[in-house]
Amino acid sequence: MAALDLHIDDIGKRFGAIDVLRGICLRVAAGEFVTLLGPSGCGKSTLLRIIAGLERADQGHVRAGGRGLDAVAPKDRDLAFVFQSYALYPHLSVHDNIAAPLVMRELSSLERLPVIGALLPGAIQRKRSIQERVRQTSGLLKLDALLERRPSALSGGQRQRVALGRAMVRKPKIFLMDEPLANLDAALRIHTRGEIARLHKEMETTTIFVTHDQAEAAALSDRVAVIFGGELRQVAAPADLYREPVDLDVARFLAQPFLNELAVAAPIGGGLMIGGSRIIIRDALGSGLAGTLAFRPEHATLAEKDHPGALPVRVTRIEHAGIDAHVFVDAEAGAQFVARISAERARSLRDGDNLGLTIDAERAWFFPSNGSRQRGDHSGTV
Ligand SMILES: Nc1ncnc2c1ncn2[C@@H]1O[C@H](COP(=O)(O)OP(=O)(O)OP(=O)(O)O)[C@@H](O)[C@H]1O
Repeated sequence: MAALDLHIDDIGKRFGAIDVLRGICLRVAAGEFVTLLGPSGCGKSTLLRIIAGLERADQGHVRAGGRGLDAVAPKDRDLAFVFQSYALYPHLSVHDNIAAPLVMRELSSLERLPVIGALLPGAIQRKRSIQERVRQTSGLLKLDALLERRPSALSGGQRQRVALGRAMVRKPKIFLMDEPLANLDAALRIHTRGEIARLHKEMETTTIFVTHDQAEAAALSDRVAVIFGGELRQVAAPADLYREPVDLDVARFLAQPFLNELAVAAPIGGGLMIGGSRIIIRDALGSGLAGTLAFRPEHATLAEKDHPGALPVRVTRIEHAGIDAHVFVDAEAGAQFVARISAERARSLRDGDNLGLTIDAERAWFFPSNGSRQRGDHSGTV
């Protein structure tokens, strides 16, 4: 299926006095899977609704495959929208729910009638082709065994698959999905996200997916577009976003589930002094600014108390999480950190243990207080 690219140019939107979206520019390649990620209320759904034509932008343009969409009605945009609420027809079977968009588009109101419709020339052929498309779609979504059921007799995951089927059956050029997994329990969410990934691989339809769940975004996307307060802060592949968040908001939002942060004064002589230890973070070199040192729990290590250069800390809590454990520690001057270590290693630790914390300086970031961090090569040790 030919996919379309999507260009979003300088989109702005106000609701009353609130700037909900400001200067959003995003280019999505044909067949790409891009996720809009951000906290509740940041404007993700509004942007998706503008792309769909369900909301009007105050400024900017949307183009798909080179065609300007600003004046095109939603039904003529050749895109399909999947919502968080499945919005299925409760009185129709799974089969008829999936068929509904084709029936509406391809049959006249007379042709839709059960008895007379069957007698009209051309209608039989078109009905057969609709049946075939429903069969293909339900096969792809593994819904064949459920075609006669009503939505009330389906699980949440099955309902969402029917909603996906209804969106897919028209073979849209672009998929828009607004938190389609939000109503599912944790296990089903992971299973259904696998289904979405598989379908995207098979169909290669350009997809814009909205979520506030960063694990979901990372699992599904070619690229993730992070939105905060109506501004697009960063667009990057999941692995790059994890490695190089552009600012503290993005780093915090992507931390799972914790980010270590420490307010620090302006670096002196290429090093940050934390407690009695000097930490050289290349990010901080030459910035001459106060800011925040941030690092992930997996980039902290717990060593012996008198390990050279380590920050003295005391264990306050240990949380086991399967193969790993999060160890919470207090340092001097009220600073608190979390280290992620193997569950095996954590078994030998106890609350109150005195240890030394070391930080992988190559993986730590320094965010100056006045804005985004400056990129540079990380180097140095604690
Ligand atoms: N029709 C509307 N009228 C007034 N304000 C609105 C309208 N639609 C959305 N908003 C406001 O715009 C902001 C962005 O809403 P939007 O639904 O786009 O956020 P979101 O990032 O999708 O949030 P969530 O994850 O909670 O769905 C919110 O402050 C919301 O209250």
